[in-house]
Amino acid sequence: MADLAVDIQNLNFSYTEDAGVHFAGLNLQIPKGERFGIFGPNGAGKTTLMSLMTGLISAESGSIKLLGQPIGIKKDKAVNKLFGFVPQDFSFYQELSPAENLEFFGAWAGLTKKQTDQRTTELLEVLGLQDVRNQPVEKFSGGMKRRVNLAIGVIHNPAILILDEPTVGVDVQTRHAIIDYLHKINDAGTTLVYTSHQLSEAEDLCNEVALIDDGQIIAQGGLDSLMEKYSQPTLEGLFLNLTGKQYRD
Ligand SMILES: Nc1ncnc2c1ncn2[C@@H]1O[C@H](COP(=O)(O)OP(=O)(O)OP(=O)(O)O)[C@@H](O)[C@H]1O
Repeated sequence: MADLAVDIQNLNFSYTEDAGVHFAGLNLQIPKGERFGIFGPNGAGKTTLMSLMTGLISAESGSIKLLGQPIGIKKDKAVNKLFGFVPQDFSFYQELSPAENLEFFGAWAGLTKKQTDQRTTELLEVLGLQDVRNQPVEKFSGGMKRRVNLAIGVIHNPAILILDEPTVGVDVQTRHAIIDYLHKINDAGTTLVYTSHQLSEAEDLCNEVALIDDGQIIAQGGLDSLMEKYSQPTLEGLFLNLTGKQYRD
């Protein structure tokens, strides 16, 4: 369906037969324009699901489509231009400056030099990195590095942005700036697929959520309607109610 940003049908995946997360016949549909949160305890399979969605790893069977196009591992596939990915681990060259990193990743995403320069100026301005645009990233604070990581994920103005814990380890100012920026690009049409352990932050960002545990979706729906359904005033309460209180690591 053209109105789905993400369409996962009957997905089967496991790392090995007896270790790691198993997805058995997983289905997940995310409509275009959503701010969609994927939540679950440590080891639930959130990062694995994002790696499958972005073609970093391949499913054993089933299908994953982004805006109607099957995801694949080939670098030149048109579907790869439809999404941006902001991974949990920093994905840039530490010894390069933000401008140099964006130049590299802009070219990698297929932008012309002029397009990359324009996007670099816009993004460094909006993410508060203009003053350090030519300094090596390795000297930056954690918050600045997170903002560089985000700028790289959106350099090509993707229709879908997939973010794996984009605010881990940042201060309140950077958290606020990142969430604010994500709202802005969502207002302009970008679908967001996001995961975080910061559930209060997720409440500020997401309008629809899926809770996953042990490779299975155990609840999915609008944030407000799920909280009402399970009589929980917060996402944290909902999370504990559905996944229990025992440690998972
Ligand atoms: N490359 C791998 N090989 C084998 N097992 C793996 C691999 N990567 C992850 N796993 C295992 O698969 C399970 C799911 O991991 P994943 O990182 O997807 O969980 P997560 O929900 O993102 O967890 P967290 O909240 O801790 O980031 C875990 O048990 C993890 O140890």
